[in-house]
Amino acid sequence: MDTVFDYEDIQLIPEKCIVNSRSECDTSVELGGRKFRLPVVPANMQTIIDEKIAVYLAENGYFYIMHRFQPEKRLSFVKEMKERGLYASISTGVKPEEYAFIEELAARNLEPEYITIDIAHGHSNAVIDMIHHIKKHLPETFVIAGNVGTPEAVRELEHAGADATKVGIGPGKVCITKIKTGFGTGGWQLAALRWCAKAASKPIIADGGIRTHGDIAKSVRFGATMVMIGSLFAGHEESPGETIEMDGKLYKEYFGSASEFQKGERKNVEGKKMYVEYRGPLQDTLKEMEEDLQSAISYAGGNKLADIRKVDYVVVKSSIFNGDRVY
Ligand SMILES: NC(=O)C1=CN([C@@H]2O[C@H](COP(=O)(O)OP(=O)(O)OC[C@H]3O[C@@H](n4cnc5c(N)ncnc54)[C@H](OP(=O)(O)O)[C@@H]3O)[C@@H](O)[C@H]2O)C=CC1
Ligand SMILES: Nc1nc2c(ncn2[C@@H]2O[C@H](COP(=O)(O)O)[C@@H](O)[C@H]2O)c(=O)[nH]1
Repeated sequence: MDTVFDYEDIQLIPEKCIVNSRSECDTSVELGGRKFRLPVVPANMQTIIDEKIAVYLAENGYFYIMHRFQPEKRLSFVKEMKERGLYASISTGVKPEEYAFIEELAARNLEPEYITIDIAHGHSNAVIDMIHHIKKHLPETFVIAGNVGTPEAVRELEHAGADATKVGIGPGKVCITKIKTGFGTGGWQLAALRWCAKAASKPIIADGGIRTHGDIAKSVRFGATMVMIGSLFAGHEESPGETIEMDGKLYKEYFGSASEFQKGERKNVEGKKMYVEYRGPLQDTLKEMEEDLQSAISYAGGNKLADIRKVDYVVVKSSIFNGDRVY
């Protein structure tokens, strides 16, 4: 294992600018045969995305992954997206009933364009078997498998047929896996991403630990095709989490998918709940992310996302904020 570092330990080094305006920089990315406006996907969590947000994102050229925590709604969700002429992107687990669900989708000729296998410890035969099952019954579906944190896991899931792998065990804002188990990529997610990306032959989605828009550019630099984000998307007007008022300020609820609030019981809890500051409409954040990423591309001396991959970097060991708050 090389030197480890995380997002705040790194600064990317600027190259000579080749554009006259940041608006010339193209932030779009291709995944699974579709082009998306940003290399960013809101986390497939119940306080982050719902059907309405999924429709908004699909209609406006963004990637989305619907969560799997209301399993009874998934079939009609796929049907409705298809009726609207939109792509369908859903999540599944690995329990026996999920096998039947995949077969039902196939029997009804409702093949989602994207399925994400969403479990905590994705380097497992349970995920490999599910990849095989989806590929057998829904051969055209683009399969994202995770989560993992090692090159061995990336290679094994790719070999099993995954079209992309999701990297990140424990870096999430509402994650307590690192504390409760001692395992994961929490605290060195960016280095883990680099380690995994070197082994990957297919796209990688970096998942968890993004705290600033600059972290998106850093993820791209270290090999991510797409970046999954929870906490930065939790505070919007449209976010499904409950809105509360405290001392005259608005906050939105954000809880982990392995928290007792999601599970309804305190068993194998690896997530917590928090409240994030209310931050207005989702579209404003998406616009700001696009502008910030356009700016990042210009600092990379390029005019497209892939140009960020070429820049050099330095390890600054947590000093970039100089004690300042981020926002
Ligand atoms: N990215 C991350 O760092 C993490 C994300 N999560 C999120 O929480 C949600 C719930 O995850 P998860 O508990 O996996 O989903 P499920 O509760 O659906 O569990 C999936 C299956 O995997 C088994 N399982 C879960 N964890 C392990 C493990 N460590 N070793 C062996 N088997 C295991 C479960 O059995 P059993 O429960 O009986 O063990 C179950 O059969 C997901 O959305 C996931 O993304 C959770 C933790 C970490
Ligand atoms: N260990 C846990 N990780 C979780 C849980 N619920 C979600 N997640 C992961 O976090 C990211 C989002 O991270 P953020 O830093 O952007 O907020 C999400 O995509 C999952 O991979 C959980 O209960 N425990």
